[in-house]
Amino acid sequence: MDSIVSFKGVSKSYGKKDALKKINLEIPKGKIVGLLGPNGSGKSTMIKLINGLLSPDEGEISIKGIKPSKESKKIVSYLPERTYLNDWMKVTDIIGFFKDFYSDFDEAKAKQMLKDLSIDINEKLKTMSKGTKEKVQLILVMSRKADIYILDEPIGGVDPAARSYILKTILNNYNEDSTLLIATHLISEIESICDDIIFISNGNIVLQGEVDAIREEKGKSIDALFREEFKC
Ligand SMILES: Nc1ncnc2c1ncn2[C@@H]1O[C@H](COP(=O)(O)OP(=O)(O)OP(=O)(O)O)[C@@H](O)[C@H]1O
Repeated sequence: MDSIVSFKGVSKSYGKKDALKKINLEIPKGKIVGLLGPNGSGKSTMIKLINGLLSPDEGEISIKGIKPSKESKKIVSYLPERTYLNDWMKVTDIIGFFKDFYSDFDEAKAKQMLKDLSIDINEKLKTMSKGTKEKVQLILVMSRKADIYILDEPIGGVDPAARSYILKTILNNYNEDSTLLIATHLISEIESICDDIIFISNGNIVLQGEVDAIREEKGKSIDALFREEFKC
């Protein structure tokens, strides 16, 4: 397997809380990968480590052979769980910001997608609904030509109709050579678009593999398997 992200013996704690416990993981290149786990299982911690927002206590992480750094940010397009954009900014200001910041940003593509969704680029984020703000951010993130897109809960705050549009947007803008890592607990919604899944529980990887192979082996959907694995 050709991998794009590699975790070797990675641990991360917050004080006494062990969020990740000696994780070994290879994320395959050119695939849509679901990072699935219940609340507090360690998904965001993994993603922040890949993005260099946190450092591991032990172990090593590499992205296309390089450590998380300024250099790796050039090849990773990241949608964080919470917005980092200033509310007073208009969409057009944010487009300018992305253009200055990322040489791989495709302005025309972003504007077209915004138009398709009837989002006015002269509107300030402040006056938009939560779901519209999420759509704007996702469009910006998907308008970069990155090696890997990392989306932390991209459909958490939007209604089911918007969710299917968002998933369609993701699929339409995803190029076959790049990798997409989507962290979510809304499994039934994303199961159909994933090639591979990673189940994380309590800081450990408990299952990883191809969706079709897992479905066949276990005789059930990923959603059913998740519900069984993580029964409260
Ligand atoms: N800044 C922090 N300080 C202390 N504990 C933290 C901090 N961030 C995360 N944790 C703890 O680490 C564990 C993993 O959290 P993480 O946010 O990675 O989980 P998650 O799978 O992304 O959860 P969710 O689906 O709820 O976003 C949890 O027990 C959480 O309470």
